[in-house]
Amino acid sequence: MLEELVHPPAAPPAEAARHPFLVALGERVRTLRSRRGLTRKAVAQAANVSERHLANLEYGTGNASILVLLQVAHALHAELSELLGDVTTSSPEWLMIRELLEHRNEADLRRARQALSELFHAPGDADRARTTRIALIGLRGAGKSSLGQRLADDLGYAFIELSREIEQFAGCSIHEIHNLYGTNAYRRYERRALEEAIQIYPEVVIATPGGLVSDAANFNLLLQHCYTIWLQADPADHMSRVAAQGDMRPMAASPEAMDDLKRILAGRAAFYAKADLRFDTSAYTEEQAHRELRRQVRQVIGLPV
Ligand SMILES: Nc1ncnc2c1ncn2[C@@H]1O[C@H](COP(=O)(O)OP(=O)(O)O)[C@@H](O)[C@H]1O
Ligand SMILES: O=C(O)C1=C[C@@H](OP(=O)(O)O)[C@@H](O)[C@H](O)C1
Ligand SMILES: [Mg+2]
Repeated sequence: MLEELVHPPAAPPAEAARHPFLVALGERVRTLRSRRGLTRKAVAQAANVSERHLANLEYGTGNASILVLLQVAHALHAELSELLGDVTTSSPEWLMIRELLEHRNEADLRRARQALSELFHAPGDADRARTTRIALIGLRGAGKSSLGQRLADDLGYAFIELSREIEQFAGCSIHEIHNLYGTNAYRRYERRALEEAIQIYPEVVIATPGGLVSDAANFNLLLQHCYTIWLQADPADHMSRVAAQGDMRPMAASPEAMDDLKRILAGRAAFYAKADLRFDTSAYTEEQAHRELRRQVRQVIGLPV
């Protein structure tokens, strides 16, 4: 058994035939197998694959199916993510942190995230301005731009439309950033614009782009430095408000538009829900929404209402 662990039987094939990802995957399988002290034969049996198949996988020559990988992962008592090289499985510390967090409920995970956030991001600094830096999040038509501007005017704070700042950095429209440079570049511009707004303004209302929550790093940054408010609305209100602005692009161009809108909302709701405050604009007229939002925000900041 030891002999087999130390001297693998099959010779590696020519480099040219091997894809770097498959080579790295094979190395992770071999490393895991050694760590567990298992022979190739034992793993092959437990995974219900031939030893040859497993050897090919370990040397990066075989392109195993996802279900075979799943079987091999189970045979190694590992997660599929560990085989695939997920960064959170890449070191002992990562693996132990994962173990500590595994099977926790959302409330405990939230506490863990906040504790880590404080640990790594100069807590005093992040907290001091946090309630006077107000960020509005939510889907298009929620009222981020309109209610945000009115709130900023009332408080005497700066108002930042983050999408406009992103466009300034990039020197072109949001649409062009996506088309010309791609989503990763867009996220980098978004991060830069957010970092700068946070750095410059201790007192500000920020209307954020509706999709910001889909980037975990940018959303973390927002939650750390801003008092976040999820402006909610019924799907029908989102739709009619956007349509009334004459901008049908993202949601209303097809008959399935309402389904799409509901799907986007459902996909993002769990993230929007991390906001410090939820505010349902559909319960009010725009004027009432402004007054009620103003009242609640003033209460949080400690200003007279
Ligand atoms: N109760 C309400 N709360 C907020 N906005 C409302 C309300 N009723 C109507 N509106 C209108 O809905 C639109 C919201 O759009 P906007 O502020 O641009 O949203 P977002 O910036 O979140 O995409 C505005 O034109 C606003 O006048
Ligand atoms: O919800 C979205 O995916 C988007 C919302 C838009 O921002 P607003 O929500 O500020 O309109 C804009 O960033 C882009 O079209 C994508
Ligand atoms: Mg807007």
